[in-house]
Amino acid sequence: MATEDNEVEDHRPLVLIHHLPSFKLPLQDRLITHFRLFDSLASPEASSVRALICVGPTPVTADNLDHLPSLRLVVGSSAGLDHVDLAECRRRGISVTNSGDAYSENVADYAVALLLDVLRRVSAADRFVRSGLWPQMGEYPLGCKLGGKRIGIVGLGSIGSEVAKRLVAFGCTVAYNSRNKKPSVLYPYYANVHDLAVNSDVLIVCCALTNETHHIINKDVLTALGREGVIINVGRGALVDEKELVQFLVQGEIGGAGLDVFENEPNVPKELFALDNVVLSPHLAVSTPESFEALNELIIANLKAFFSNKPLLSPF
Ligand SMILES: O=CC(=O)O
Repeated sequence: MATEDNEVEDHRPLVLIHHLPSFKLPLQDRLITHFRLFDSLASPEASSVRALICVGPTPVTADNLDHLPSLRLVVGSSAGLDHVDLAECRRRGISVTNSGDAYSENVADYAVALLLDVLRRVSAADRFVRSGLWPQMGEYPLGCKLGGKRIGIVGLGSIGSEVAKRLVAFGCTVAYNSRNKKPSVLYPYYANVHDLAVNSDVLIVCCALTNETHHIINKDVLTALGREGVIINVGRGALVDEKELVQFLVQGEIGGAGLDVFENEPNVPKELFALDNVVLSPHLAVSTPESFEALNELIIANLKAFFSNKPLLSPF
């Protein structure tokens, strides 16, 4: 349709890209074909926009929502949405989506990579060779085999299920804890993480961070896991009581840890830097070009579904 002055009308729906300055949406340019984007809560468009993309860990607060009276959809670009005030969204009738399965295989691969690295000391061995110590010191301390380990998965959602599939293929046994026992899942279920830890060599933490799961890995759980036990965290830093974990690692009361997430990112407790049984990673588990492609397609599909009154693809 042409307007009075003969300009072509723009029918692309308006979408707010809500992001902290340090977080950009991967492949954002591809959205422009489908949507009119703007990125400030202070823009005149804010009062009429109906959908928002929340980039990475950018907070969505009640205060933000006050600027957006027409908002009906928050499209999260992450798996965890602990930075979104979900109760407030629910109260205002705003639907929320997350990254669905877009990241799951990548995060599961990374959890296995961290575990193999902790057990077989790959990063530490690399440092040993690079620092020229091999000719002087000869043998390097042995690591442990992955096959045969008893793996406890904390949170058997789509990421946890992919982790389980991979580790079964490595010859491990798998048990899990989650809010509820999953009727279709055959792995043994433990209703609390302490009992899971007693019966595991390794805990892999991949559940959502909520009020209930904050510090779900605490002193008691670490004690139950024991001196040879390993913690892998690809969920959120605050799922683990980091101060306790550092104490356990420094005092040798736990076998090792592979950590992609921390309580106060990007700050990592300095005590961990000297420990060769700890593998540290800067919150990277989700990030590959392939996962960003999948995320981009999912974001577009969720927005298109919303604007044509169809069911959302990854409701949270
Ligand atoms: O940590 C990343 C995510 O939740 O997607």
